[in-house]
Amino acid sequence: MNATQRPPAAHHAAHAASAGTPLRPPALQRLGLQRLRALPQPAERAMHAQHDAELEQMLPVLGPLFGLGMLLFTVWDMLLDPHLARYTLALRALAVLAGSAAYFPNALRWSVEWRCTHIYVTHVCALILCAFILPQGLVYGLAGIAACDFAAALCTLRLPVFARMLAAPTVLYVVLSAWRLPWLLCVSGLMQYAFTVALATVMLLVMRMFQQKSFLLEQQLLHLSQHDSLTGACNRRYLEEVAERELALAQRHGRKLAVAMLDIDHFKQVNDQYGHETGDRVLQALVRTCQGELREIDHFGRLGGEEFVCVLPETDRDDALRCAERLRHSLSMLAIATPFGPLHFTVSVGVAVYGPGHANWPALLHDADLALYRAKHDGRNRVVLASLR
Ligand SMILES: Nc1nc2c(ncn2[C@@H]2O[C@H](COP(=O)(O)OP(=O)(O)OP(=O)(O)O)[C@@H](O)[C@H]2O)c(=O)[nH]1
Repeated sequence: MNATQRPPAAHHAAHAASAGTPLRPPALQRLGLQRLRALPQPAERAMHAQHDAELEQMLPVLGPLFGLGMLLFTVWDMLLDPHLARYTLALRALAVLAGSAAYFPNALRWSVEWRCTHIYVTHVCALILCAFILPQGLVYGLAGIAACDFAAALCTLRLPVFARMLAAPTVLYVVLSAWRLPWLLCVSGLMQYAFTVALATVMLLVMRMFQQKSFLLEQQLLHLSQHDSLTGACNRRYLEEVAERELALAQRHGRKLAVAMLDIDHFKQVNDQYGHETGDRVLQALVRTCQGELREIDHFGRLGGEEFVCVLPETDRDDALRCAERLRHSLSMLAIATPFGPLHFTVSVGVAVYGPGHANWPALLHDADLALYRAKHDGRNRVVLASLR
């Protein structure tokens, strides 16, 4: 199966959902929360990559803001104990200094999730230590400490990463509370803390559900905008986009590139004799067959009507001719079932190989088109190579 034939991640997910795979727990289904389960692996990876890229962009702003908020807490420290406030300010400044390396991507070569973890752990641990230093700080500061859980939930869609971020601050808070507070205050503080963690976890799961929904929708829209609705092949606009990319690679790195342009012979007669619906099925069968014959790295698209194009990267003249001949032969062997018996059809193919004379994609396509015209002119059902530029 090649790249164009493979359904997009969204389709995998939609298929898995419609097939009622065992991935969907009935309890979640009853609650309407079936999207809490993971998407298929490739879609899940792509969704997290998208989330990480957005976070990467926001971190240089959100990181320093978090640090600034940390320092501003000193005002509260001064209200509690002006004498101790100078020590807590020093501690907060130290934490901001230690965490600030992770605010910006170039300073550390860590992934964005590890940078978030680093910022969160340094800052929140300092917050807890300050609360411990101040009289009754662990009681008065509980709301601020617990609210940080929500900041952690905003940083990731992955539960293990969320747990990793919270682990060290939670252990520190539990140990210091047990040490400093009377047992009743300690237990009530821990219960409030646990409640906030639970709320932040629910928030993360709900955000993840929305993210999955919008990601799947985005993938479906992308697929619709790039593919022909009748045959599923790449549409003209998307094909031009990938062809320009392949041509740029060929020009820059001296790679080989070939193009094969296919046109069904006497397709008008097929429509006239068998009807448009059969004509459509011929087009669909052609696309299925070509996609099955081509490699993963090839691109196959519909230019319009009954005209198709294969973009063949890393392919020289001989390989391109062999590939075009194989397609022509496979298509001529197809039999489309109709009420009047099996329908056979043939194609003519024009092949052009990239050379220094091809300044852009239209120039290369134009040569393939000329070769196709010669194939038609010479009697159809054949492959013709364009003269080299
Ligand atoms: N069924 C169907 N027919 C289409 C579609 N798009 C274009 N066509 C038909 O394709 C036919 C193209 O006919 P022509 O351009 O005359 O070419 P041809 O009959 O294949 O003749 P040669 O290319 O010279 O061999 C027309 O009858 C169009 O109506 C489509 O999406 N579905």
